[in-house]
Amino acid sequence: MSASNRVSDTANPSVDLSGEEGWNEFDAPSLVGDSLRFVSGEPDGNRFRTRYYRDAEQHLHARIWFGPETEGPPGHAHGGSIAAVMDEALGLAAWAAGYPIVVGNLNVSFRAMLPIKKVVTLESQVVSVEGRKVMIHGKLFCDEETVYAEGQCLCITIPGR
Ligand SMILES: CCCCCCCC(=O)SCCNC(=O)CCNC(=O)[C@H](O)C(C)(C)COP(=O)(O)OP(=O)(O)OC[C@H]1O[C@@H](n2cnc3c(N)ncnc32)[C@H](O)[C@@H]1OP(=O)(O)O
Repeated sequence: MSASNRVSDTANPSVDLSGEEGWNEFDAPSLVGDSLRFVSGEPDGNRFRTRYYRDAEQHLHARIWFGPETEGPPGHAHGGSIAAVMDEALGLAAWAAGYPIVVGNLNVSFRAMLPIKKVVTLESQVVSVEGRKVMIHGKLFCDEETVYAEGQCLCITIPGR
């Protein structure tokens, strides 16, 4: 990477993470504590910037900016960065639905290359609950035609929580 690229990468752009009408901002740290630092820990940084919301049906959504430090293929997000977002957001969706969990299994399908320095939307849904197993599905997209990734996340409730 050239020095001039590095300068532009570390500039601190303002990013619009505002939600849609009818979404209410969701205060993740007040539910799960301040440990969500890997993805959400640097709200003004150059890796991820995230803001969580819930809709009227209490489904968890997020606006997520994939910054220059998430780069994998040139100009596009690293698959691991997308998986990290899925892990945090889909796990958080289970917590937000009232299930104290850890993620036991996560499948991510990468459907289209995700350009960096772009705000995308994540939506999630609790699709089933069987005993301790809570299945959450989610997708990352920017519009109906452009889905970047889909995730299926098996969460396991933590006994005694
Ligand atoms: C903080 C809020 C946001 C959270 C976002 C971040 C989410 C995370 O990244 S969590 C960190 C990553 N995950 C981990 O580190 C988890 C590591 N794994 C573990 O701790 C354990 O394996 C754990 C807790 C998942 C399951 O262990 P244990 O409590 O002994 O349960 P166990 O009896 O084996 O399984 C319970 C049930 O889940 C099923 N199960 C457990 N793991 C899996 C798996 N990987 N795949 C499929 N099924 C599984 C079992 O088959 C069993 O099913 P059934 O009840 O039908 O027999």
